[in-house]
Amino acid sequence: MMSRRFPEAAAVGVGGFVRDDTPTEQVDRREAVVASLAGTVRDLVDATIRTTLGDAELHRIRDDLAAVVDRLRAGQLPGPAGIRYNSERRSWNWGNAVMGAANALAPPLDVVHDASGCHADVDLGAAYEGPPGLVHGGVSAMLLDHIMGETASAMRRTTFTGTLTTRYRRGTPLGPLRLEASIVREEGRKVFVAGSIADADGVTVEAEGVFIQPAGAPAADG
Ligand SMILES: CCCCCCCCCCCCCC(=O)SCCNC(=O)CCNC(=O)[C@H](O)C(C)(C)COP(=O)(O)OP(=O)(O)OC[C@H]1O[C@@H](n2cnc3c(N)ncnc32)[C@H](O)[C@@H]1OP(=O)(O)O
Repeated sequence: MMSRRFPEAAAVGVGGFVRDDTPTEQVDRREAVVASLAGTVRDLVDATIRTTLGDAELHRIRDDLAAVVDRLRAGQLPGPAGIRYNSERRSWNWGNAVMGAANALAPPLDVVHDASGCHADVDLGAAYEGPPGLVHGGVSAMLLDHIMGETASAMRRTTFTGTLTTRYRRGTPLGPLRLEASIVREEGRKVFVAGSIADADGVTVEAEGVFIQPAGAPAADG
């Protein structure tokens, strides 16, 4: 997971950010550990979907895994992970559905911010299937929502998805994909964003969205 600094994190109260004074070095170290654990759980999900082992062996594996869950339950947060930040404005959201370092359900997505917006390369496996061999339409919308939201936020302001419209031009094959998003225009608190998913043969899904800075959020600092 890339290290993230999010200036508006200082505006606690907006978007539910939680101040957490864990030193950055410790956050980085812990993030590597939870990301490694989540990677193995992600492998487990894929292996579970694709297993051809017999029923008795699967029952034994289920019991082994239940014991592992019990070990993890020995120390737990009281609720979801939220978004935390420290005094150095290092922020971390390890539970995020799309790019949370500790979340094995996240593909995960490493979003790159560039001059024109954001892009990300992702490789979707069996866990993201909808139609046979193709990405689930809701997963496509989720990934687009995230990368378009990051584009609207531009690492300097909080925005929420107001409206997201997706056009599925053809099936999106599981495997390597490219996500892209860019800001089309801004009107007051509204940021209009365009996004797409493409495979090696071109765009499979395109989207447009309106992302809104909540009333009361600090103005963008440029
Ligand atoms: C490490 C961490 C880093 C952080 C990561 C950052 C990136 C994270 C990326 C995450 C990505 C994932 C992102 C997620 O998953 S965000 C989660 C999904 N989205 C939500 O839950 C949003 C829920 N809705 C709301 O909170 C409010 O309704 C919002 C904030 C959207 C507007 O409530 P507010 O009270 O502020 O609105 P207003 O009435 O004053 O209207 C203001 C203007 O907006 C126009 N309008 C209003 N509603 C809509 C609408 N639905 N579509 C289009 N336009 C709309 C309205 O006409 C008006 O325009 P105008 O008349 O002025 O022209």
